[in-house]
Amino acid sequence: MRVPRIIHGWIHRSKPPPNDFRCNIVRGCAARRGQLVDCFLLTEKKNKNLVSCDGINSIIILFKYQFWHPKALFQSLHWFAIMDPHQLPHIFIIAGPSATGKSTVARAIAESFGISMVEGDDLHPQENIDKMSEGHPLTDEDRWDWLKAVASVSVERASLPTSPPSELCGEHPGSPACITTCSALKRKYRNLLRSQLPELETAVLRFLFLTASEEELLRRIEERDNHFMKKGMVRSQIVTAEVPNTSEQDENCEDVEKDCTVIWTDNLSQDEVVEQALEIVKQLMLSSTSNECLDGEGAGDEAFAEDEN
Ligand SMILES: Nc1ncnc2c1ncn2[C@@H]1O[C@H](COP(=O)(O)OP(=O)(O)OP(=O)(O)O)[C@@H](O)[C@H]1O
Ligand SMILES: O=C(O)[C@H](O)[C@@H](O)[C@H](O)[C@H](O)CO
Repeated sequence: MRVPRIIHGWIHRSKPPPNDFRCNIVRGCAARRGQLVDCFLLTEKKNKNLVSCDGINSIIILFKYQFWHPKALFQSLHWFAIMDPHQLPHIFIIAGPSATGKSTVARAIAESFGISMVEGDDLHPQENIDKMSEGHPLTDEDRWDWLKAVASVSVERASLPTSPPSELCGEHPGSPACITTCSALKRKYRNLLRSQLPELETAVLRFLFLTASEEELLRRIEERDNHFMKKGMVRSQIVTAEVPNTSEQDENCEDVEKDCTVIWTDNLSQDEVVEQALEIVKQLMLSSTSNECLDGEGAGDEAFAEDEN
């Protein structure tokens, strides 16, 4: 399934609508910048399906078109085709420094949930692999095109149908999804991935960032055979890594990355990490709409008022 992009008239409102606000809306859910959000199709006020907005914490108005406008109708039909949260594509990026267990975890998730896996290392150009094999850390410049390739292949794979077990999707057919390994060490790399996924307006993106101490990574790399990444690279991986800030206390700080979950793997066995990761992915795939409203460009309250009239 290729997901249609939603386009017209995004208006964003970060505060709850007034309690007495009533309009003609159809409630659904969608993804906006990789996060699942409640959304509403605003239609003409005259229509009989008036719904109260009481209790709604956030609102995204999809269209300023009147509902009968053929273009709007056509688009809204598309839109409703993907409104079911179980149908939104999910992209899970397993991130973190070398030897934190990304491939191990991703393989287990892909297998358990019947979703496709993208091995980020396979997308490095040969020069990057050669460079790392010779013990030289990559630079930002070396990573840029690789990150773009990771994004584009992930989107493509996330469009493929999946056959997850019924516990994951109940009677629903299950979201198309993809699990990708990609170090995404720095915040700006994660931002690049976020921004490189235009389809994320209609997909859910999550990072699962694995990390461990330098000693533990050295130990794992020493035990691992046949890998281009050798011990000498661990230091630079640790120094480069910017572990995402996911603290709830810092919720309103600019640097918080709400779409990330961090797992410190030092004191966890491989199986325990896999178990935690499976649970996180399962919860995300099962979660329905979140009432979180994202900051965005949008006209805000005034535009809302304009629609109200
Ligand atoms: N939690 C863990 N405890 C102990 N060993 C682990 C753990 N997770 C993974 N390993 C082992 O560490 C090694 C590295 O794991 P893996 O290849 O999955 O990491 P990676 O992050 O994908 O590495 P790279 O990015 O370098 O390809 C493997 O030998 C794996 O069996
Ligand atoms: O950004 C990077 O420095 C690289 O992606 C590395 O992290 C390796 O590709 C990976 O970890 C394999 O060992």
